[in-house]
Amino acid sequence: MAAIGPRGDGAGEAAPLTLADYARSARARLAPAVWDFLEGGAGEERTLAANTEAFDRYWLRPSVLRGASRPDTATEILGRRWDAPLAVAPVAYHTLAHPAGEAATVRGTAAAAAVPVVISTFASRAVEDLTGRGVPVWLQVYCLRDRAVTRGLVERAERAGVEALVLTVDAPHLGRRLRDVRNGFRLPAGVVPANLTGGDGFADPSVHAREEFDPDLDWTVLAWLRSVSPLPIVVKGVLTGADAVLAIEAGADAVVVSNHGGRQLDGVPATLDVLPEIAEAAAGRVPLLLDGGVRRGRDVLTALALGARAVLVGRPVLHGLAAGGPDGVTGVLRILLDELTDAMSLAGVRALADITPDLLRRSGDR
Ligand SMILES: Cc1cc2nc3c(=O)[nH]c(=O)nc-3n(C[C@H](O)[C@H](O)[C@H](O)COP(=O)(O)O)c2cc1C
Ligand SMILES: CCCCCCC(=O)C(=O)O
Repeated sequence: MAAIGPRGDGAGEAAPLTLADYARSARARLAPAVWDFLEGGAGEERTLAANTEAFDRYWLRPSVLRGASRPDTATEILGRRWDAPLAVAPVAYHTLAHPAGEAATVRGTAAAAAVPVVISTFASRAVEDLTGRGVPVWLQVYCLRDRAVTRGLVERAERAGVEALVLTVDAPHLGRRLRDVRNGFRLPAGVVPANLTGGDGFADPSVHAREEFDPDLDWTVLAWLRSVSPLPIVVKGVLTGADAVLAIEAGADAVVVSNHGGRQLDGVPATLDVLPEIAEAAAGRVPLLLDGGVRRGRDVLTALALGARAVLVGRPVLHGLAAGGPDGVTGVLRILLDELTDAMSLAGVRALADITPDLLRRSGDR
């Protein structure tokens, strides 16, 4: 097994100006096997690469003389005002990146903007220590074979003040992450799911998921979750218009267009590339969120122009956390916000409602 522990202190680095700077800084600090777990995708990582490449196929078509010097990035989703169309995607085990884990992520997010933090079923800090700290906290739900454990987690989260449930539907088991197989990746001692009771054998996430995840879910799981909790249900992991319709018919309050950051089925398309099909099928009935490959403020603008109401950001938040703890998370989110505001202003967009497909030109299109 590869050694896991801090590598270097990153001293002497220039202040990060982009999310890529944060990624470099995080890589210098993390043990290679931890970096690979956080960064890697499934199979040949074609989908992982496609997620970022898809954004580069779009060009922006600015409108001039629009008086857009102070763009308004605020939005409202599921009855809550968000300072910006951004949220922190659920990522397991933030203590891999920083000892304070999700507590640091929540603190760092709150210092940047009032936007939701979605904590994973496999969060490594207690949910009670994460809520009531200036940002909405949502809980990502993996429906386990033992429904009593899932129910206990949801009820605990609700009592703690979690505001929505994000049901992940693309993971009957974990995808084949070859970097982790080659590294013999195991979670370091002490990195455990803080909100799940009982059991051990957490160390190999892939084996653990095979044992614990319910691999035979169907759309009735939404009715079950609804019977357990009154919280809004967001379905995460939809990649076709047909599945978006099924999610809405099954009672989803919102849908996340996601391929799990390229970590599940390698060879599925980039999320940005399937967004128009899903937006057409959903026809405005529920808000659509998107994640996968968002690395610049203008990527947010692109996703919104193709039908998303907001985006979630996964790995970059962990890069910020590894690079600088809560301050690093604040830094990552502020860069994204600053870049978004800058892009809106330069493109002549005063508010998110002004963003339409006309804002974009796809490479190769006339
Ligand atoms: C290290 C890691 C752990 C993740 N853990 C979870 C998880 O516990 N639950 C989940 O639904 N998605 C999980 N995801 C997927 C993210 O929620 C999200 O879909 C993806 O990271 C978005 O892509 P991005 O990293 O390019 O922003 C994880 C992603 C990474 C990189
Ligand atoms: C049984 C632990 C599983 C953690 C899985 C986290 C995840 O979704 C990922 O993509 O990794």
